[in-house]
Amino acid sequence: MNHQMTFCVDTERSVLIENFEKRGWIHVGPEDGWNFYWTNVNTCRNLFNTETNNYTMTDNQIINHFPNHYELCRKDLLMRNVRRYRREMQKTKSAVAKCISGKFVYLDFIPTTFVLPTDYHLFLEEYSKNPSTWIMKPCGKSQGAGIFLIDKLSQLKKWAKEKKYPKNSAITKNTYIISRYIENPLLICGKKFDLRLYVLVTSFQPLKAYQFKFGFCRFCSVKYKYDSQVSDINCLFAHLTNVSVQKQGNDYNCIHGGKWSTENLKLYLAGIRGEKLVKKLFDDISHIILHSLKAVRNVMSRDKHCFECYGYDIIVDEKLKPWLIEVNSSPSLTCTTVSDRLLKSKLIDSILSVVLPPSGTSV
Ligand SMILES: Nc1ncnc2c1ncn2[C@@H]1O[C@H](COP(=O)(O)OP(=O)(O)OP(=O)(O)O)[C@@H](O)[C@H]1O
Repeated sequence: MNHQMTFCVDTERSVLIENFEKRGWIHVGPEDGWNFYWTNVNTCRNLFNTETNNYTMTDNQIINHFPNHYELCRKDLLMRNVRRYRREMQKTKSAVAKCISGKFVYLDFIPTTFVLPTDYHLFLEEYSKNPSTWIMKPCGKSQGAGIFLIDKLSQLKKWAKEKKYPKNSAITKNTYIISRYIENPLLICGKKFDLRLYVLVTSFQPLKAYQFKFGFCRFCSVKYKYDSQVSDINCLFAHLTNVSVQKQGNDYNCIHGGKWSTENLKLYLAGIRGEKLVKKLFDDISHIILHSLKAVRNVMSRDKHCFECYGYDIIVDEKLKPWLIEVNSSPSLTCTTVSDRLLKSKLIDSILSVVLPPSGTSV
C-alpha cells in the first residue's frame, strides 16, 4: 500500500527540497520516521555507528551515502585501493593489468601519489628519478584549502620545518598527499579546466552504477603558463579549478561562473581534434569510473538502504588522456548560474528515478 513519503535533509539546498516537495513528500526531522534521508557524510556515519547508536533502518528507508564512502573519496585511500586492485588484476593475469616497461597501460589513471609523512622516503626516491612539479593536498580538507605546488625539494623541506611537520607518522587530519602535477593540461583559450561528472551507485556487490549524461567543465580565470616548466606555481587562480578558489579572484565571471557544459566541450573538441578522439576520450573516462569503483567494490558496505551520487573530478591532458583527480561523496548542489540550477535539478530527478521503486511514492 502506498503511503505519503517523508523526507529529511541536513542541507538546505533548494534543488533538493523543491524536488521533494513537488512530489508531495512531507518534510520531517531526523527522529521522525523518514523514508528518504539526504544527509551529510558525518550524520550518515554516526547513524551507522553501532557503538554510539543503535538505529536500525527499516525496509522502507533509504539514505544517500554508504557509511564507508571514504574508501573511494579520501584521497589517500583511493590511491591505496587502486594500487591493491592493480595487484589483484595482475595476479589474475587480467588484460586490464597489462604492463609495458613497468607501467600500467589501462590502470594508470591517477597521478603518482604518496601519503605524507608515511611515504616520504618513497617520494624522495621517485623525486630523485623525476623531479618535475608536485601538488600538496591535505587529506582532511576540500575546496582547494591548504593546497600548494612545489617544484623544488627545498620548498617541501621549508614548509615542513615551518609547520613543525611531521610530528609523527600516524594518519591524522594533518596527513597530506603529494601527487605528480599534470603539467600539460589541455587548455582552452589558454586556460586550464577540469571536468565534474556525476555517477550514481546503488550497489557495490553486484556493482550497479549509472553515469549521468550531463556534466560541466570548471575553468581557471587566469591563463596557464607552461613552456619547458610550469611557471607561476604560486598563482592558484591559474592552477586550481575549484569554484571556491576561482570565486576569490578578480577575473571570476559570476554570469557564466567559469563553467561550460560537457556538451559544449565535446562540440569544441570535435571541431579541433575530430569526433573519433572525443569519443575515445569519453570512453576512457567511463573506463576510469568503472575501474575506480571496481577497486573499492570489495571493501564497500553492502547495506541495501544506501545509494551515493559521486562527483568525479577529471583533468584531461593535451594528449587527451584523462586523469582522475578525486571522487567527492557530497558533490556541491549549490547553483552558481542558471545552467547550474537546470543541471542539478535534472541530476536530482534522475537519481530519484533510479533509486525509488517504479510507483515513485513509497520506498
Ligand atoms: N595532480 C594534479 N595535477 C594538476 N592539477 C591538479 C592535480 N590535483 C589537483 N589539481 C587541481 O587542484 C584542484 C583541487 O584539487 P582537489 O580537487 O584534489 O582538492 P580539494 O580541495 O579536495 O577539492 P574539492 O573541493 O573538489 O574536494 C583540482 O580541481 C585541480 O584543478
